[in-house]
Amino acid sequence: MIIGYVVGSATTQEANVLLEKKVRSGYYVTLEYDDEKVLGLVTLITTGSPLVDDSLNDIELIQRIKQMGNKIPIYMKAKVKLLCKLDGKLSQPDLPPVAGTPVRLATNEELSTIFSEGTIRIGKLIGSDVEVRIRVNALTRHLAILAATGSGKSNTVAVLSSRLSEVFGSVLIFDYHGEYYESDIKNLNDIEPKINPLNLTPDEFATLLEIRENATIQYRILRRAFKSFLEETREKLKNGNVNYNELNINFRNLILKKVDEVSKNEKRKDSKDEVINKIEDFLDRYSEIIDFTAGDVVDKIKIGKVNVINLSSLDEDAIDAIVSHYLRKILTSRKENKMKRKIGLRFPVLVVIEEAHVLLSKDSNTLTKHWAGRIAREGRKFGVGLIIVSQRPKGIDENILSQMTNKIILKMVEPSDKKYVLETSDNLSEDIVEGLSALDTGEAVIVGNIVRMPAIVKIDKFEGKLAGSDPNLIEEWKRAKEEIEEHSDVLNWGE
Ligand SMILES: Nc1ncnc2c1ncn2[C@@H]1O[C@H](COP(=O)(O)OP(=O)(O)OP(=O)(O)O)[C@@H](O)[C@H]1O
Repeated sequence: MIIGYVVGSATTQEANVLLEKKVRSGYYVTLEYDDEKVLGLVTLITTGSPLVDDSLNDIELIQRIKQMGNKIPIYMKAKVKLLCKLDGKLSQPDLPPVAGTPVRLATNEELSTIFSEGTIRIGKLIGSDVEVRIRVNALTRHLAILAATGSGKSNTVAVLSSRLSEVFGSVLIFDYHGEYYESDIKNLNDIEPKINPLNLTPDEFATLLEIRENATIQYRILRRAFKSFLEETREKLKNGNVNYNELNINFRNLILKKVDEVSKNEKRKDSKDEVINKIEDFLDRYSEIIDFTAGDVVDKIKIGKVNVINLSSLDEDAIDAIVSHYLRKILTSRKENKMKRKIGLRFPVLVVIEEAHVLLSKDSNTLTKHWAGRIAREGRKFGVGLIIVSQRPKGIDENILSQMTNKIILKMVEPSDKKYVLETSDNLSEDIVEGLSALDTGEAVIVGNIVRMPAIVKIDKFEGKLAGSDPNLIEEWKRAKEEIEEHSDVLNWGE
């Protein structure tokens, strides 16, 4: 169906089309010229009038035209980004279309050959029934899921991770807000956030305690105490002089005794006291995550599962320590397996890091940022892919964001976020980024190697409960009212 004709000047990248049919940005069109078929993407729709243009300043003129019952002539134009020739190789157009070239909506067959060739379905092209399937192998070049709050990031994570698990993929979600834990995600494997101190580095332990490297004396005391504790404990375990449950019970006293020993000659008594306070405070708050009986964190990750660690009860520092610990162990273990097939983590893993603007912040040196940076650079060779999720892309470290070859960008309005995303992507163009504000909930631009061409997609709705979904207030009030009335003799709710 012809929707319009090319007008004015055009390039091999872009053309302007005078429309005779209504279309919306995000639709795909086909232009046939010079014996070629070229696929285009509508990126912007504008309207205007040859009679009533911007130069008109006399409101009475319009009123008189309207009173005479004459329709004001208007036109609608589309800016079309020329994507590729429909020649199988998807090569760039050699020549621009000339004025008068007819433009029609791309057919489902034309679109399916480009967008439906991947491994797992993620949704459908906007305004069409053409399903979009992404190429899973390209996820080792990492993925960023970016959007303003409430635009559909969690829904996308849930759909993507469920479907990856159905092709035996292994996904590990660091569930910052407890949205995926105990959700209806298929093949769910809930993992308790437990850490075995025997597997921790001194840096990770210091981070757990919120002792920063720039607190040099505290940091030195803690490192020495923790290293001495590890050496002594390993010796005792080897000789059978202690067991793991005793360590769980006595850890506080053992580590405080070590702090005492290593800080005997410290002049700064206040530093030692600060270290003791931090250990006491941490163990008061989080003793449940310390567990000497817990095995290696990597052993908890299952193949063909959506592995979810619920971090919602922890604060940022504890989350940073746990996430970085997992990232370090996963990368190291995959390297071991690459070197000697029989040991280490025997399958690739895709790791979802939510709140990436916090854990991978450009303004702070979290341990997670260090290890995520390592995986962003080295992970591809070892089958470790990052999927970072954020509603504040401008807060993400640019070295990491620029390594996210693939992007799923849902509605984004904030100009500085859009600018930052454009600057850190070499496969996004200004006109596509400009169109992000016009996306509805669940609609996304997908770019990178996971698709053959930029895809404007309505992501499938996750069928099932997610803890983070917007609550249905009316339903919840109705249910609560019924419960109160039912139990009014027993419960005095709502008084
Ligand atoms: N593809 C979709 N189709 C239909 N509804 C959707 C889609 N994606 C999200 N929604 C709905 O929009 C609401 C917000 O979705 P979601 O929680 O995924 O957004 P979010 O970006 O993760 O929000 P937040 O930043 O608050 O975590 C939910 O009610 C969800 O059901």
